[in-house]
Order: sequence, then C-alpha cells, then structure tokens
Amino acid sequence: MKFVDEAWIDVAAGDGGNGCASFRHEKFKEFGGPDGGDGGRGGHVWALADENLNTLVDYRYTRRFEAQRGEHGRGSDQYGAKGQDVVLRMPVGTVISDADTGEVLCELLHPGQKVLIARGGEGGRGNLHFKSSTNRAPRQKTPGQPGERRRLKLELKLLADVGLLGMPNAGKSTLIAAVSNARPKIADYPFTTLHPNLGVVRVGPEKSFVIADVPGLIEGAAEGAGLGHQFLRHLQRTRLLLHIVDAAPFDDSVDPVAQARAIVAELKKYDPALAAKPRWLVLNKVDMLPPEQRAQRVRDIVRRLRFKGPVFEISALTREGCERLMQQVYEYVARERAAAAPAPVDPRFDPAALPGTAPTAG
Ligand SMILES: Nc1nc2c(ncn2[C@@H]2O[C@H](COP(=O)(O)OP(=O)(O)OP(=O)(O)O)[C@@H](O)[C@H]2O)c(=O)[nH]1
Ligand SMILES: [Mg+2]
Repeated sequence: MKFVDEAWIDVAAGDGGNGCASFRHEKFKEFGGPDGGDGGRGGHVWALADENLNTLVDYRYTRRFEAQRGEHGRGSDQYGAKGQDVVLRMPVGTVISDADTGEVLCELLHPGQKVLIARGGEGGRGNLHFKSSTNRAPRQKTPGQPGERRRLKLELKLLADVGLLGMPNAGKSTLIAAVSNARPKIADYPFTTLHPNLGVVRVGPEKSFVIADVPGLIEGAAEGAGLGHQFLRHLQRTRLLLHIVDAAPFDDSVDPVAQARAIVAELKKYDPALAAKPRWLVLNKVDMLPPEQRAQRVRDIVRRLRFKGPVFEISALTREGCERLMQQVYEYVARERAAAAPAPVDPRFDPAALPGTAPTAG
C-alpha cells in the first residue's frame, strides 16, 4: 500500500565571507602592497539518500537547517575558511521540490546519491586582487554573496512495514492512533474503519516504521462477508503482522480464541503466503480483565490457540504495553531491513536531466 509522507523544511546555505582591504606593514618599507585576502565560501546544504531511513518523520521535528557562513578574509594574505556544509539524510525515494514554486528539484533514487539543495554564497574578493600598474594601493574589496535560502517540500511514497489484523472492534484503530501520527476514526461499532490507514511510528531519532490499519476481518470474509477481504492485499508487502485480539469481549459468549482462529482461517483462504508471514499475537483491552484473572485468562488464550510466536498484552486505550510492543516491532523491522537486498537502481534516472541536481564539488 502506497502512502505519502510529507514534510516542509527551510534550508539556508551559508553566506560568503567578505573580502578584506588591508596593506602590508613591514619595517623600513613605507608603502606595503595590498594584502587583504578573500572571504571563504558559505557552506552548502546537501540532501543525501540513506537506505537506512524510511520516513520523513524526523523532519517534522527539526525543520530549519542552516549551513555555516564563510569566514571573512584578513590581512597578511589570509583567506577566510569555507563554511561547513550541512548534509541532510533522507530516505531513498524522497522527492524534493521547491515549496513556493512547486518545481521538482530532484528525486533521490539511489543510496548514497548526494544532491545540492542550497548553494553557499561565494566569498568576496580581497584587495590583493585589485592591484594593477596604475593602482598600487587599491582599496577595493567585494562583499561575500548571500547563501541560497529556500523552502522545500519533501515527499516520500512508502510501503507499510507492519500490518494490523483483527476482528472489527478489536482496537486496531485505537492502537495506531496511540502509537503513530495517524488519526483514524475510532468507535464502538464494527467496521468503523472503511479504508486502510497508515501511520508512522517513531520510537527514537531516525528510528521509525510504517504501520497499516486495515478494516476488520470477519469469518466468511473470503466469501464477501463484512467488508470482504480485499483489504488484505495491503498487507502483502509488510514484514510483520500484528494480530490484535480483544481479550475481554464485552459479550461473554464471544470467545477470543474462536475469533482469533477465524481470522487465521480467513488469512489462509485469502493467501497462504500471507498466513505464513511472521505474526505476533497482541491481546488487547487487558485493562478490562479483572486483575486477579488476567494472567490466567492470557495463559488460557495462548495455550488454546497453541500460539508459538511472541505474545503481548496491551491496552490500546490506556497505552499499557504499547511502547514496549512498538520498540520490539522496530527492532524486528530494523533487522529485516538490514537483511533485505539493497533497493535496485532505477536505470531511467539521469541526474543531468533534472534541474539543480548536478552535484558540484563541495
Ligand atoms: N477498554 C478498552 N477499550 C478499547 C481498547 N482498545 C480499543 N477499545 C475500544 O474498542 C472500540 C473499538 O475500537 P477501534 O479501534 O475502533 O476498533 P477497530 O479494530 O479499529 O475496529 P474496526 O475499524 O471496526 O475494524 C472503541 O470503542 C475503543 O475505544 C482497550 O485497550 N481497552
Ligand atoms: Mg478501525
């Protein structure tokens, strides 16, 4: 399932340092020549495609990036130092455009691709360059040029790493709302979610993954019951499924184990490959279980399901256990990403054909 992650940032390259007007002062020499050095170039701002990143969520926290200005030139032929560059790491697949004009500047397509997004100002010239046969003592110097400033829009189309699976009302949307930036509709009636929702879960700086909330599945979905199972195709490219089970159904006649089994049966009917995907059992609504019965009820469900994989007890409502679950999901996803083959390079990509993308020597 495709999802667009967006961010707006302001970038400012460094201004160039000013050139200097100065004259040599030496003992016993009345007229020293000009010795004012040039200002240094301001730092550039670059975008760098990093295969280890997969969302732009970090750019929602820090939105302004400034490269260092160039140093001013000084006397005694001293040139100002260059300002330091800033390199912004972004996921492969990020499209960078000018937020004001809408013009697409570039698309980061291969890991390691580096693109100049704001050019540092050139340094000014010192008076040592202005010496001529007619002017031995020039006072001219030029100021540094301003660094480029732009407002950029970053866009990334991405795929969900993790899918939520479960009966209507199990609490899938409540969970995604508790842990991610997604704000789906939540209600105490089945089939509240009619369309898949995606959210970005951030567990730390540059540590995030994408989670998909799909409409609830019921027994007979393969034959079209409820909303059917067409939504399951959105889960096919995920790396992990979280099977959300309501561990404390309001109606006592509802058995969480039977509900969980029905989901697995539908999954198998839809696509055995999907059923074979890594799946963790997430028992939700544990806040509704009487504390003295909780451990026993959980053990019972797991034993009767003969579930062998990881089991989590959470309350999407009170958020108990949610953070720990997301940490573990992140670690799992990060390991899977590292093991996956690097993304293939798009042969259509030609940096020269795109405006503003030709990396210049920095
Ligand atoms: N007590 C309690 N209630 C919860 C918990 N999680 C969800 N709920 C409630 O359960 C109801 C259904 O939650 P949703 O998140 O809409 O369920 P869903 O799985 O997305 O349902 P569909 O979109 O219909 O498939 C809502 O009234 C939630 O407030 C929980 O951990 N504890
Ligand atoms: Mg829902």
